[in-house]
Amino acid sequence: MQRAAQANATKTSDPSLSGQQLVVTDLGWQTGRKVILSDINFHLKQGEFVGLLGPNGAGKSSLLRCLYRYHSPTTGQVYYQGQPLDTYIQQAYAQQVAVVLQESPSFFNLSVTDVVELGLLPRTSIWHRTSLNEQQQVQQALTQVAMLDKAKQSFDSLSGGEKQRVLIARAIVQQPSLLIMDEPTSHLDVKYQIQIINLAKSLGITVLASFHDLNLASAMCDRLLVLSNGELVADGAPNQVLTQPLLAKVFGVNAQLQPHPEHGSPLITYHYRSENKLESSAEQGAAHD
Ligand SMILES: Nc1ncnc2c1ncn2[C@@H]1O[C@H](COP(=O)(O)OP(=O)(O)OP(=O)(O)O)[C@@H](O)[C@H]1O
Repeated sequence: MQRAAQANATKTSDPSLSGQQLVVTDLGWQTGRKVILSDINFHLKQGEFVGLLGPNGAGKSSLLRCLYRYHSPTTGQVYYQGQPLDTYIQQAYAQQVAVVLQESPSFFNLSVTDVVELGLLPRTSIWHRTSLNEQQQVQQALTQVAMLDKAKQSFDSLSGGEKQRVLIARAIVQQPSLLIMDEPTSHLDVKYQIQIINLAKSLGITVLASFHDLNLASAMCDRLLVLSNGELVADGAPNQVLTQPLLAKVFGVNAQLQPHPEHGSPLITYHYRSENKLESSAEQGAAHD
């Protein structure tokens, strides 16, 4: 990995890390005295599409922030392409990793095109004049997210879902090898939820995305990670992870699961009037463990 070499740091020699794009070992993060994440261990292989699940406050955004270097882990280490994250030069890491966040920043009247062009920055500089080829890349990305017709509109005037799609176009233009998305579908209607996730999958790069919609994650992800109270409690294929006991214990819901008729991963049907059955369902699950 040439750009990583530019970071002027020694790669780890641990053989268990070789071949993994991202490796997280014993990661913990705390703010003040409050421990938010502890003992997190997992890895991402090249090209995997991995969903990060967990109830509100479980620590999903905090973990993603550690991975895109907004937070420094308090304990443990993150390796990207075998090299500790904290040894990367910021720009070298930005060339590799694109981030799409749940809350859209204000771009102070920049047009949609201007915002997508910001995706070129990690590979160029602010003084750089956009070439014809780059303009075509921007147009292509806007076409992929069905936003070309709003290319000249001010970004701040877009709807929440439109903004999200433009930010994904910016990430496409960045040409990352890892895409981190924090609730990328939270503002999207159901058609665009499916389209945007399919689009992210079609890029062929590694994606780690947090979700609240468990059925969407089940349908679209190769692997799921589940956080609960800042700890990783499950890591595996959707049909290994999404079980009645886990849904009861981690998410506090009573649900039935069956293979989805189209893709075969679990289809979850929630029980809306059965809070009183929750405990017995969790107990049942424990009995099956
Ligand atoms: N900078 C901070 N200072 C204090 N507490 C924080 C900070 N950042 C996160 N937390 C706390 O850490 C916990 C996890 O927050 P985080 O946003 O990571 O959860 P989440 O799983 O992404 O939640 P949600 O699904 O609601 O977005 C929460 O209790 C939150 O209040």
